Amino acid sequence: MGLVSATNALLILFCYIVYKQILSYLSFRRFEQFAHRNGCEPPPPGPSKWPWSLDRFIRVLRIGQTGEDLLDDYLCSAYKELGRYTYFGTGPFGKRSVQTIEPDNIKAILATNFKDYELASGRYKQFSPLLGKGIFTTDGEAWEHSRALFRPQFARDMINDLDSIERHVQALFRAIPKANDGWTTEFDLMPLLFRLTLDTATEFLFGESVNTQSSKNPYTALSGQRGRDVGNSRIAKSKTAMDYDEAFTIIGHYVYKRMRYHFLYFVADGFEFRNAIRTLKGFADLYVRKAFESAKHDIEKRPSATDGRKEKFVLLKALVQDTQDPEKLRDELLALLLAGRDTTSSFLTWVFLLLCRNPRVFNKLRNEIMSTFPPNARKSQENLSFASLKSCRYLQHTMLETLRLYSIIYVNIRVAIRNTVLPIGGGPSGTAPLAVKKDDAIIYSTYALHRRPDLWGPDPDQFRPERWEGRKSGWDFLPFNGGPRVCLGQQYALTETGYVIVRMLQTFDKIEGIGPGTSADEKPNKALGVTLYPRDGIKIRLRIAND
Ligand code: HEM
Repeated sequence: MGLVSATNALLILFCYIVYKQILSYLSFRRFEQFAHRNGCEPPPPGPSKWPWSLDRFIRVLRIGQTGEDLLDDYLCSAYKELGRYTYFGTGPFGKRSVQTIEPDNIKAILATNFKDYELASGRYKQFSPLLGKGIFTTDGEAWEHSRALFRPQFARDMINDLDSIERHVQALFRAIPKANDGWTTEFDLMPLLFRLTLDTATEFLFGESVNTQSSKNPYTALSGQRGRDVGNSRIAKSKTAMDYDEAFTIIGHYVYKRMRYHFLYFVADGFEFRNAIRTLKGFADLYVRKAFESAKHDIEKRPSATDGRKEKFVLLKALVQDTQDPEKLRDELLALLLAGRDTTSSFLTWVFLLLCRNPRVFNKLRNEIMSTFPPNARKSQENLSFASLKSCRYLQHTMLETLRLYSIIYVNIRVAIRNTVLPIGGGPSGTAPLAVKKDDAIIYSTYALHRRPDLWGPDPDQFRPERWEGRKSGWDFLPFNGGPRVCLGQQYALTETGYVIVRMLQTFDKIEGIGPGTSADEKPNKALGVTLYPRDGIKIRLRIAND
C-alpha cells in the first residue's frame, strides 16, 4: 500500500514537472513570436564565464574580502569590457535580467512603458522587515494612494520654510568644535550632517524635530524632551540619539548585504539587524502616537479654532485621517524618514568632500555665494529663498555635478509584468530594440549612467561643475529617477542642501582635508547602504571667516 502511494506521488510530481515544462515552452514560444513581431534582436550576453553568472555572484559576495569597488571595478567595468551599454544576464536558477544604462531604455522603463513594470519583489524582501508595505515597497493602487497622500507635503510653500532649517543649521554650527586660532579643531563633518538631516526631516515631515543636535552632547539621551513632547512613552525614555543614528547605519549595512546576497538575502539577518529595526520602529511609533493624540485633540477642538484661515497641510493629520491602523501608519512614516534623512545627508557629505578635494571649486563657489548673498549673516538669511537659491548658478551646478558623480541611489531595479520592448541595445550593433520577457529584471545604475564618456565628455570621473554651463539634463541624468515615480522630495532636498552649503560657506572661508579621501590625489572609499556615502566620512578643519 505504502509503495503504491509513493509511486502515485512520484507520478503526480513527474506530471507536474512535465506540465510546467510545457507551459514554460509555450510561454517562451509566445515570447519569441512577440520579439519577432516587434523587430527585436537579443542583446549581447554579460561578461560572466560560468553558468548562471555564478562567477560574478561569488565575486560580489566576496567584495568585502577582495577590497574591490563594487561600482567602479565590478559594475562600470562590465560595460567597458563589453563595449556595450546593455547586456543580458542569467542569474541563479536561470533568472533572466537585462542590465542597461541607455537613457532611452531607462525612459521606457520609468515613463513611456511604466505600466509594463513593477518594483522588484526583491526590494520588498530586502526592505520588508523594516518598511513593511510603504510607498517604496508597493505598486499599483496602494502606491498611487500613498503618493497622493504625501504629495501636498512637498508643495512649494511647504519647502520654502527655511527658518526651520536655519534653526538646525545653527545647532550644527554649535556642534562644530572650535579651536582658539580662528579654525575649528579637526573633526568629522559626516555624523554631524547625518544628525542635521534627521532633525530637519522630522521637522519637515512630521511637524516636530527630534532635535538630536540640541542635547548637550549629541551622543547622550534626549528622552526627557521627547517624553514631554510626545507623551511619556517607555520608548521615548529609553532610546537615545545615538541609538537612532546607529540603527540607521546598521540597517544600511544589512540592506546592502541583502542586495549583494541576491536570492540568499535572508542570510543577512540576525539580532543586530532585528534590534536596529526595533529601535527605528520604536522611533516611528513616537510619531504614530503623536498623530493619534493630535487627531483626538482636533475632534475635541471647536471648529472656530482655525479663524477661517486656510489650514496648513499637516502630513501626520492626513495620514491619521487615511488609516487608523498603527502598523500601516508606521510603515509609511518610516519609509518617508528613510527617504528624507539618508539621501540628503549622503548628498551633503559628498558635496563637502568634493569641495575639500577641489579648492578651486570651493573658492569659486564661495566668491559667488558671497556676492549673491550678502555677507552679513542676518541679512543673508532674509535673502535666502527657494527662488534665490535656484538662481545662484554655480551653486546649482556644484550640486548637480555632485549628484552626477555620486548618484545617491546608485542602482535600481524594475521587473517586467508582461512581455514588452526596450527601444535600444539589441543586435550586433546595439541599435535594435530588444524584447523583455515577463518576470525579467531590468537593472539600471545611475552611477554608471552618469559616468558614460559619450554622454559627459572625456573626463566623466572629474568633478567639474562648469560642465553644466548651458547643459539641459534629460534621461542621461537621473539622481532622482524620472516618470510617475520621480522622487517626491527632490526640490526639498535641493533647497535644503543649497541652503546648508550657503550658510557653511558664509561662515567658513577655507576647508582643509585631514582624513582619507580628502585630498585630490587619493580616491575616496565608498560605503554602499540604502544610499551611497563616503566610507571614511570627512575629517577636516575649517577656517572661520572674517568677512
Ligand atoms: C539628494 C536627496 C535625494 C535623492 C538623491 C533621492 C532619490 C530618490 C530616488 C532615486 C527615488 C526613486 C526610487 C525608486 O522608485 O526606485 C526616490 C523616491 C522617493 N523619494 Fe527621494 N531622494 C532624495 C531626497 C528625498 C527627500 C528629502 C524626501 C522626503 C523628504 C524624499 C522622498 C521620496 C519619496 C517619498 C519617494 C518615493 C516616490 C514614489 O515611489 O512614488 N526623497 N528618491
